[in-house]
Amino acid sequence: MVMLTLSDVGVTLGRRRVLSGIDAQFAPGSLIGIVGPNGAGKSTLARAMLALVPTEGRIEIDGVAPAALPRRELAKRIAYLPQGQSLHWPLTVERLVELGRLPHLAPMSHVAATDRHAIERAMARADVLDLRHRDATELSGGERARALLARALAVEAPALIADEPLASLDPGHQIDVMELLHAEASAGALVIAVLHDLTMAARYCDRLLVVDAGRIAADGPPAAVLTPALLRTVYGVEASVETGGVWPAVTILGRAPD
Ligand SMILES: Nc1ncnc2c1ncn2[C@@H]1O[C@H](COP(=O)(O)OP(=O)(O)OP(=O)(O)O)[C@@H](O)[C@H]1O
Repeated sequence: MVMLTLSDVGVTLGRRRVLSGIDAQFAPGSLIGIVGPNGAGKSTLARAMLALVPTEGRIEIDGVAPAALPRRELAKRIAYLPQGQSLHWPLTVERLVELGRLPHLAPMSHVAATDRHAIERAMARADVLDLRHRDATELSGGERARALLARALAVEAPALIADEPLASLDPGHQIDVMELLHAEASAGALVIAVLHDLTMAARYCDRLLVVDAGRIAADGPPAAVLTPALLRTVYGVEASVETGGVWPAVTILGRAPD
């Protein structure tokens, strides 16, 4: 179980103020979507929680600053699926997924039966078992995305931060991945996903954090957060939001007039 707390977090990259005044607490057992326009600071927020960018304010994972944890310990606690990762050297999908077990392995040691089990389970859940012997650099965009998700799942960490896990996926695999993330959360994990698809976000997330221009513009259940007024302000679009169904259905109608 992992509890993440951010208090007045700010990030400056180069000369650019990317995030300011971020306050949020993330509890285990929930699927949280981070949404917002391009350049809003969503990936930076994800990276801040993993101590991958210098931050101001306070971030705590179970009361400890992530930057104070040894890298391997942090990697065991929070699995990370980075945005649009490319692969630079040839290796099979199975070997790629095996890399997810690195935080658990002592130096120079080999994968044990528990690691093997985690690798098989992760490949099955991300639907890449039939790709296991393929060179990961030769996969299609969607196949590669699923292989990288399998690597993150193989960590079997109590928390997962996935940055745009639906990018490149066909509609069927998008549903599979959202159901998988939801199942992880239902089983007690803390799952945070950066998403652009508001319908998927509304359908599967317990809570949405809307980031706009480096600040939190809204934070709450999808039905409360995804209003036409917010979508106009944050995204500059006109939208209809049907709230009569099981989940709010967002239809983007067009650009809002200036
Ligand atoms: N290393 C850097 N130096 C300076 N500015 C940066 C750096 N990395 C990111 N930025 C800027 O920070 C802002 C937030 O970037 P970030 O990647 O967090 O946005 P995002 O919300 O994830 O966007 P997208 O939806 O396009 O992926 C952007 O304006 C980006 O140009």
